[in-house]
Amino acid sequence: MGSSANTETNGNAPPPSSNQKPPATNGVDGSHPPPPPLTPDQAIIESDPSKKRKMGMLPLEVGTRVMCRWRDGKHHPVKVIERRRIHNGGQNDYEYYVHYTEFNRRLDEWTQLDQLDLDSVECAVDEKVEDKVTSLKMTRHQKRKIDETHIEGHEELDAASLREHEEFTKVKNISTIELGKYEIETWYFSPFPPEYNDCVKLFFCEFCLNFMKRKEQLQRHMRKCDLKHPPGDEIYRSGTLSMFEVDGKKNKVYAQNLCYLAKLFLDHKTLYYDVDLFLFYVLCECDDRGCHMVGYFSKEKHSEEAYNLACILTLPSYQRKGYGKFLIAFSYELSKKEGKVGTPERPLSDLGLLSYRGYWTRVLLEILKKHKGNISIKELSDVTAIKAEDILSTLQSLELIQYRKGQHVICADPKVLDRHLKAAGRGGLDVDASKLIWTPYKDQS
Ligand SMILES: CC(=O)SCCNC(=O)CCNC(=O)[C@H](O)C(C)(C)COP(=O)(O)OP(=O)(O)OC[C@H]1O[C@@H](n2cnc3c(N)ncnc32)[C@H](O)[C@@H]1OP(=O)(O)O
Repeated sequence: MGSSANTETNGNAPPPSSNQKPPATNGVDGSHPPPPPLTPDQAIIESDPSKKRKMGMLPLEVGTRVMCRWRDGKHHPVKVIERRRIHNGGQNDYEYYVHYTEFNRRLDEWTQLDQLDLDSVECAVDEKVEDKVTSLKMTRHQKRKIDETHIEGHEELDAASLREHEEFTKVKNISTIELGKYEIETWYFSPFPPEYNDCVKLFFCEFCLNFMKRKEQLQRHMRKCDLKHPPGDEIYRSGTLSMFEVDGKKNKVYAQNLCYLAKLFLDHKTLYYDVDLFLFYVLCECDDRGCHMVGYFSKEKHSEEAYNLACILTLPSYQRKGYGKFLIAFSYELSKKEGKVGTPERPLSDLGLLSYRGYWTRVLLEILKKHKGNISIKELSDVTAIKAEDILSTLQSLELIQYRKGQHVICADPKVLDRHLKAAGRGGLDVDASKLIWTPYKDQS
């Protein structure tokens, strides 16, 4: 991604480029100056009507749907989300920020013209904001009354504000971060303070999560930063894994930094600055250099809706190693200690849903496999702290609930259970509940 290119935000035709030729003037004798010789490219355009037609489409409008060559070498349908002039390029030399309509938004990216198949251009119409409002209403029905993240109140936004919000978040601002020993490509927009608007890469202190624009700043900071683990109580330790509980009220800056960082990998979340109402459970791999963050989840101090987890993230460098299921299992261990059932806050992301479905399936089917005799959803919920609705939806999706003699019964044929368990993937890292030293949050104010 070239940082020198300018991003157009209004979708209007671009201003003339600086290297555009001045308008032709007549010679002093009134005669027209001889036309400049054709460049090879122009010569082809003249003789190739299809290319001429294609050049006439350029620059492509925001909203255009076209096929685009992806990293797998194949063409996939995309929608142009944004475009920007290429520095020192010609009048039609643009890069296009595209959304692959078959894929998640995290794969949105800047592409060059030669990746786009202009023969496949479909239209140049942008969606109506009203349509967006409708679709948001369908998927973002949940209201939050408080801070941290999420899509609170979008339903109440008028069309103009909604458009402004979508305009603002549609293109990823930071493309990579450095955190500890990893350089990580980001997935989504995150609302860093305006002074970071011109940054493509940010450098995070892996301990206090302060972020900087330049590597040298980070190096200077690392010489001074005396934190070696998240600023909270270590409530769990097993082997090299430790979990820290950070109170958003007591460690506001850390919690805000964590939210900025997390938003880079969480879509459909709005970040606010008041993190007081949340606890953050930060999972670390520890060695003699310190405790290195692997992932975290946040939890409301008081949830009327029985949410036991607000946001969950495993940093990309640690994903698919079982940490996600560990974090989920941990959130249920906390619920068990509280004597409550819990559920994650909605909406779940695609990866969130996969992880939860995998976790619920494994936990429930392991119990059903071992259990002799009848067991009800309520009993399953009491043992696992999983909310009854989540148990029901999981078992229904596995077609393990049948309606017999006027009531719903769980049908647990051992062979079917084994098949589902196999399909549910690996179990993830185990939480050893005996190593959890924790008391539920009590308001001290
Ligand atoms: C309430 C909410 O916060 S919803 C938002 C959830 N968070 C996000 O979407 C943020 C970005 N994503 C993430 O941080 C991670 O993908 C998480 C937290 C969802 C999962 O973390 P991970 O550490 O990768 O989870 P874990 O290794 O335990 O795998 C969980 C299961 O989810 C599924 N899964 C996770 N990632 C993928 C993937 N990229 N492709 C396919 N399946 C996947 C698999 O079934 C996997 O189990 P398996 O590896 O045994 O097959």
